[in-house]
Amino acid sequence: MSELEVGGPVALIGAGKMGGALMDGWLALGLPGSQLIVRDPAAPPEISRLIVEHGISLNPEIEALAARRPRIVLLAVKPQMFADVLPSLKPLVAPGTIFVSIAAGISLAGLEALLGAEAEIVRAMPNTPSAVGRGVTALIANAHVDAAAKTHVTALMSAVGEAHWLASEELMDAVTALSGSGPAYIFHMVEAMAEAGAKLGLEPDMAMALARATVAGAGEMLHRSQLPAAKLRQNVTSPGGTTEAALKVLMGEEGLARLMEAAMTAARDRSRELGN
Ligand SMILES: NC(=O)C1=CN([C@@H]2O[C@H](COP(=O)(O)OP(=O)(O)OC[C@H]3O[C@@H](n4cnc5c(N)ncnc54)[C@H](O)[C@@H]3O)[C@@H](O)[C@H]2O)C=CC1
Ligand SMILES: O=C(O)[C@@H]1CCC=N1
Repeated sequence: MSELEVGGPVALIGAGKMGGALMDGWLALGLPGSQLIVRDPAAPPEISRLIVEHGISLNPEIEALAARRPRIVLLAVKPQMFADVLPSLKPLVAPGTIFVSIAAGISLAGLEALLGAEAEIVRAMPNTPSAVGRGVTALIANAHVDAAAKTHVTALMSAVGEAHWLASEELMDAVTALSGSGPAYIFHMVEAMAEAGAKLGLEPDMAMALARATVAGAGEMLHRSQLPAAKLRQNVTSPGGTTEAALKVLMGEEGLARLMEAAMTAARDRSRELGN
């Protein structure tokens, strides 16, 4: 990825778990450290190491940052901090600077209220697999974001995975519940499978190794194959065999689909609350 494709420097405000995952992904894909500027008073150690390694400008004064004319300012602090942090970033508001917020819940109108109605703003919902170039991000823009700006934001986010523009902002809460939080559901499934394996008599370390490799392998098949998930599932399920016995439990009335709907509804509702 070169400066040209993104249109100018990228400023990252908050380099924690998600901001750091994005930064990691961009650097791995060739964004030069000279094109990144980070503001974070307490970045985690592994991110601080990357900042030093790549000679990334850290915590410049706001005036110095404004003078660099960042093309994209990516807002990656906790949603609860937006009201404190965003007003201090107002000096960065300028034609041609796009603010990209990845905060769960905070609406375009809420962001405009904090940055000014003239600000060019995109709401994005990425996920942490962006760190390994396998993220997925949903996007929605306010009225000031033109086609060239959308192209640059798409380039930045699709550098670390897939990027999809949404038809309506309302969908962002559902996206947050599905793909934003989703990696955690899968990691928890690994924990649950390993725990169950240990209860069935496997050494805990062996159970975890098998669970991790199984989920990673299944994920890779989903990535590489054009087949629907249902077909991949059917290919494992021998009639009258072991998988069928397990799926009778998982796909029963009180099974995973119902549990997932309840879990994702809770995430969707929390996303709505965070915006209030
Ligand atoms: N963790 C995830 O999987 C995802 C998180 N998000 C969103 O990303 C945002 C950040 O979440 P996480 O990375 O999980 O949180 P985090 O707590 O890991 O990162 C937040 C970072 O902001 C920094 N920070 C605090 N005050 C600051 C300030 N005044 N200026 C600049 N930086 C400051 C903190 O030091 C920390 O490194 C949230 O808005 C969340 O909704 C979105 C998608 C996925
Ligand atoms: O848990 C959260 O609120 C953030 C948003 C999506 C994933 N992590």
